[in-house]
Amino acid sequence: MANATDSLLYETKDREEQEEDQTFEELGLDPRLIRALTKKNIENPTPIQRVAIPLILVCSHFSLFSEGKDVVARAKTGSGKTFAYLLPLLQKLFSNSSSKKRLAPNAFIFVPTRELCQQVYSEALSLIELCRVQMKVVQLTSTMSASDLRTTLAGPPEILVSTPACIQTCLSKGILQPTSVQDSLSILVLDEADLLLSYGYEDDLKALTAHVPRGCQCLLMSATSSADVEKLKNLILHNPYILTLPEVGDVKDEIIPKNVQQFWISCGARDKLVHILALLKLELVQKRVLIFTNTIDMGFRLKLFFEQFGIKSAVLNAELPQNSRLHILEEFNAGLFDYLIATDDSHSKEKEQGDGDSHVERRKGRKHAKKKLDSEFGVVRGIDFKNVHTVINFDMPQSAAGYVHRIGRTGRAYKTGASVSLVSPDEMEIFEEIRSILGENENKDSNFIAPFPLLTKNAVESLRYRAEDVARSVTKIAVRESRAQDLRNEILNSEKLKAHFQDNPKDLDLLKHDKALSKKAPAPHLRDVPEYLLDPTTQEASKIVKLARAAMGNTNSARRKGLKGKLRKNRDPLKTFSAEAPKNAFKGGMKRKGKGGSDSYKSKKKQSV
Ligand SMILES: Nc1ncnc2c1ncn2[C@@H]1O[C@H](COP(=O)(O)OP(=O)(O)OP(=O)(O)O)[C@@H](O)[C@H]1O
Repeated sequence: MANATDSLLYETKDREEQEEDQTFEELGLDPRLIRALTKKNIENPTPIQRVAIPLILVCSHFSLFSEGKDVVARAKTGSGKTFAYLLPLLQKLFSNSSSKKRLAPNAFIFVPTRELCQQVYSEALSLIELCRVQMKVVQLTSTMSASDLRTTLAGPPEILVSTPACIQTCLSKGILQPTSVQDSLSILVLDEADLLLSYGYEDDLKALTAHVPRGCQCLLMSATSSADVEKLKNLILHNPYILTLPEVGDVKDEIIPKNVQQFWISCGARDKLVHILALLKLELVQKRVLIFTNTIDMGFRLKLFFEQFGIKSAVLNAELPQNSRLHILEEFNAGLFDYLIATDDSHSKEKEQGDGDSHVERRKGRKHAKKKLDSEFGVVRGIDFKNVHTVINFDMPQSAAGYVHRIGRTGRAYKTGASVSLVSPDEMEIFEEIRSILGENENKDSNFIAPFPLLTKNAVESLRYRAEDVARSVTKIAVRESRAQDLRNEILNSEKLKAHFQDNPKDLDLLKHDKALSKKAPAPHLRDVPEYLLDPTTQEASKIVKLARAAMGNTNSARRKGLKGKLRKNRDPLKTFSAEAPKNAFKGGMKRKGKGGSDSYKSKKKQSV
């Protein structure tokens, strides 16, 4: 059990503006890291970074055996938690002057999935390269053989990014000696901590705990404050500082950034195809678009359906080989295609393995699973999809947490974003549950998910005939065949990718993931929507969305150039078109409310009992 023994309240209200302009220099960051950030066009720290970086740096100076070095940081999705721990971690290692020969890494960063492993590894590697320091970061994956693991850990590297299971393998196979870990480890990060236990790493983490030296600084980063986070905190951390950023309540505990506008459309399950077609084809949502489905088959059905209308998209799911998945993410992030259809990790497993077990059970039972879906795959949680403006829930997620994590893929780093959920009568119950759980949050606004204002009934009806005709041609057999074909393509791609990436790690153009899968070539007349099918209201709405896209920029540089939220709000059709849009949509972001309010920065030092 933990009791609060100390509390630091950060003066906020009158310092809001000033703090938004705070620089990394003022946080005491090493000039090499600041230069590296500048090269990445990152100039001002986000709120979690403003608080966490100096705290982690100060705490790391506490004497070897004293408690109070550890930090728990909770902040909403997309708020910059990775740099919040990576920057002080690197700074700490830069100044590590010990000449003692090491036999294990100085820092472990644990993440729940391989995608996250790759993401964090790339961020760390790029910072190290830009800083031009002699430092090695490596990542481990569960597919590595013992000899690969041994080679990767030779040196040893300073930083290791991995899932907890891989470290446990290294310890149990004698690739890493527990005594070496005890001698070398000075910083341990548990990233996406809320997921580490649900992905089944409890035993691995428990086994590791015994080898974490007392002098090691442990950092726990999370978007939530669930029971799992509490358990993990008690398992590994000692008397940590708890940083809770504004807007992270104890909801139900996951909060959507306020710079994301949320909408919904009520429609029958069979009408979802015509609705999504209207949204994309009539350009009523801004690109780039991430579309979520609950099953892999539905993902392929959508892709085949889109193809007939000349809409290129790629699918991302747990069935694809790891190299392909990483490459699809990279291509999407590089802007090579605009529509990505993702099938959630949990749903693909639940529905397609035919049980509702936890990740833990699935991980244990994975050898017996008929379909080998990758248990370390996580398409939603923590993945940094770049510049996604719109998230569409083609199928509704099964929980409020799932909803928050999906929506959190837009509005990252305080950019603007929007979400549109297509809700069928069968999904009304979960939709209402999501609304009531999240609506209880601080704004108490039950209409914070507003009806989508830009799609008229006429617009939907004008496309109905074509949509239904094409939908009929996307049969179950067609879906099954294209799924098998895509898998074959991707396995081939994957082999090519492996070899190719060894020689050209930065080359993104080798393979395309948005290739057509249908056997039937799209009919030319379906590519464009003829004028006579468009009603004037829809044309007007589509024009405004295009204008807004051009005007908003939706970039941080626009922010820095003084395009404040208020100004952008006036230009955003989704905010001017509808009287039902959320009131606070642009107030959030980097701002904080006054001291003493629920939004105050609180840093509470907690004591483990
Ligand atoms: N100070 C900053 N200024 C501008 N962009 C930033 C800054 N810090 C981080 N970013 C960018 O913000 C995006 C989100 O960061 P990050 O992935 O660390 O968020 P997160 O809080 O870990 O989200 P999640 O909880 O979903 O994992 C990344 O693209 C990152 O490069």
